[in-house]
Amino acid sequence: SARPARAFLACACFHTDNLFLQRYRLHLSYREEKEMTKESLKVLGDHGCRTDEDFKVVLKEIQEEVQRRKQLAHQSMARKAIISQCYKPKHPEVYVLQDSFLAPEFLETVKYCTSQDADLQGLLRCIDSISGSDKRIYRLPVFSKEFCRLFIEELENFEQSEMPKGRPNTMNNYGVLLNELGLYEAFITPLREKYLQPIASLLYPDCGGESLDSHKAFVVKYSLHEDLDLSSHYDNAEVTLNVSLGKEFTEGNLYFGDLRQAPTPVPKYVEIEHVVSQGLLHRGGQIHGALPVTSGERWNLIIWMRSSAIRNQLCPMCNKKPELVEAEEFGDGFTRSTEGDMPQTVDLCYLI
Ligand SMILES: O=C(O)CCC(=O)C(=O)O
Ligand SMILES: [Fe+2]
Repeated sequence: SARPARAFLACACFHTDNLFLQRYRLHLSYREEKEMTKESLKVLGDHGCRTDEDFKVVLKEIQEEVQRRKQLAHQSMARKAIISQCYKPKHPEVYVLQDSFLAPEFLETVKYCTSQDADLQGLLRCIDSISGSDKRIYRLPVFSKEFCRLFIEELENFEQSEMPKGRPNTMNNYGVLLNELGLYEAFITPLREKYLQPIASLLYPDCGGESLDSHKAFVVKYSLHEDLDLSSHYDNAEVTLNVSLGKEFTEGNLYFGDLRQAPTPVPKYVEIEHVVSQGLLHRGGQIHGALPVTSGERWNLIIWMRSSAIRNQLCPMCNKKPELVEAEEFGDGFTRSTEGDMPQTVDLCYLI
């Protein structure tokens, strides 16, 4: 079966924290048994939510989002089952990762990273450090242009089909959940294990790069009549890969600010352009967002990579010791630590 060998879990905060409110484009916490916190009320007020009527609408939206999240895992598994039985892929070959999909430079970089005396300095000669060294954001060729074209065609074929579709995440309304399409087993998992992990090990050893053991992967899509942009956020990931797949579009640049654990009063953002077929690697905790596209369609593959060794100690979403709850498949990448599993202490990157 496709079940991971190890049981992955989620943190209970998924039902209470980081609830994204589309209307005001901000994240709130909400615990049913309690009133909204003073802090939430203030933030809402600052965003123009003031009257009783405004608050009623917010409360309703939040309660709906909590309900959606409670049913999410179950509904996602139901969609996946239907899709695997009924969906007819246009390009079945893109479901099984092959070296020919990957850019030759990417294969070279991975080869270097898996060689005996690979080190960070050597790797930095292969990839672009695009933001100055402090942000640790890197650009590298990932796929061939031809693969990007076929992959988007496949996703469009799915989009135009009658199949049930989920939303990529809380903040993106358009795109495809790659798990539901059956793309984890023979594509995303080997891509993470064989290719991305060796690179991340050298770039982010202090942030779980050496122990990435699960992921959540999806494609986001922006266009003038769908989502235009993406609000500032951090990912539920230790390390993220974001690959531009196409098609033709203008603007829609990404911007990156501080680490979530170390916000400065006036964050300095760096803006980064997309280059089709190339990817960006960044730490999930680095606050970022996307500017509006002004024409065309932008499709990006996002792989949120997770390290159970890191997140078992501190959930990146609620910033507390995770309250572990059962989950489907990779869940949110937590595990019940067993003794002798990992060293007792693992450096967390915000401590450094
Ligand atoms: O729009 C993008 O390319 C970035 C998406 C993103 O940051 C995310 O889904 O976490
Ligand atoms: Fe993100």
